[in-house]
Amino acid sequence: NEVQFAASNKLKNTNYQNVYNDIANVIRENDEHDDYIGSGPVLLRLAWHASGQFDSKQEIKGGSYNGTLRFDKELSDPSNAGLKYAFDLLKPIYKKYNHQISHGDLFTLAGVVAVQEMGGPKIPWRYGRVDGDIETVPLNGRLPDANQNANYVRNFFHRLNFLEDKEIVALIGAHCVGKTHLKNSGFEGPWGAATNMFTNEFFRNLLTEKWVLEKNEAGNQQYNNDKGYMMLPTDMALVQDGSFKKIVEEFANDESSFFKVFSSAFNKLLENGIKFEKSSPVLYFKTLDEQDI
Ligand code: HEM
Ligand SMILES: N=C(N)c1ccncc1
Repeated sequence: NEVQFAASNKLKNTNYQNVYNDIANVIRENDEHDDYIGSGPVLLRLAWHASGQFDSKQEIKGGSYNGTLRFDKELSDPSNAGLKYAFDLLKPIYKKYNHQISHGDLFTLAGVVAVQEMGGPKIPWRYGRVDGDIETVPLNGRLPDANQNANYVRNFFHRLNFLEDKEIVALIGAHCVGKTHLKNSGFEGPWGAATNMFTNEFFRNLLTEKWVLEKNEAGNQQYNNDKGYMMLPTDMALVQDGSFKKIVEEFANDESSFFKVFSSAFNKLLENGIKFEKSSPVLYFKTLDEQDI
């Protein structure tokens, strides 16, 4: 009867634009977060981490369906350091809709809002995820390690059923927004250059900046340049591997190509492992600007 409960309590399609707008307003109201980078990047990371622990080979498969990132058991995974702030931003919205939206739908919708409100591509989205209980929480440690090379990155995303290099490169292009924080991940920077605009700049920087591998205060190796930008080892892997590098060059020269691949890959990430009802509509949302709000 859980499915009936979900079906009977689903918002009508039109109301999801209201939820979108509520999340977008939370981003606008919290623009001072992280030295005025704002809350878009951390909400985007929340949606990615709520979905990226998927592993179809495990008994507890993970993915966004059960909304398990709401449990401390998962939120306390060291990979999720810093995401409690993002979850706390969404709690009042969850309360407002009074169980008419699941945590899985809320977390993934927040990622769609973050990308679109930061000027990124439209992301198609479907509702219908149903909150699972604590037994559905996947084991910690399924999110990727930033200290690794191109083969690691490729194998990691193969686990998430991203078999094309284009999808993998596009998804990591989300590092065009936000920054790393030593206390969260043991990586620091960029300093000052972090953005909240979703563009192909990450790919242009990878190709044009001069990167120097240095040990940071946490003892981790990261790439720094003379403008205070930084790249993770897994970011740099995208120009160390021949096939990845060709795609970085394509996306650096053609932002619309990056946007097209990112849109479908991000949708796939948010829906990994979920069988939506045939009837469940694919929704597209207007930005606040498009609604003159
Ligand atoms: C090889 C795969 C990836 C690795 C190893 C990785 C690693 C990291 C690390 C270490 C941080 C810094 C966290 C902190 O210190 O606060 C970070 C931030 C971020 N990641 Fe990734 N990431 C990966 C893929 C992705 C993907 C697929 C997305 C989204 C589609 C994403 C979105 C973000 C965003 C938006 C931030 C900035 C968060 C903020 O500013 O608070 N990342 N990532
Ligand atoms: N390479 C970066 N500047 C980066 C930005 C955001 N998150 C991770 C890395």
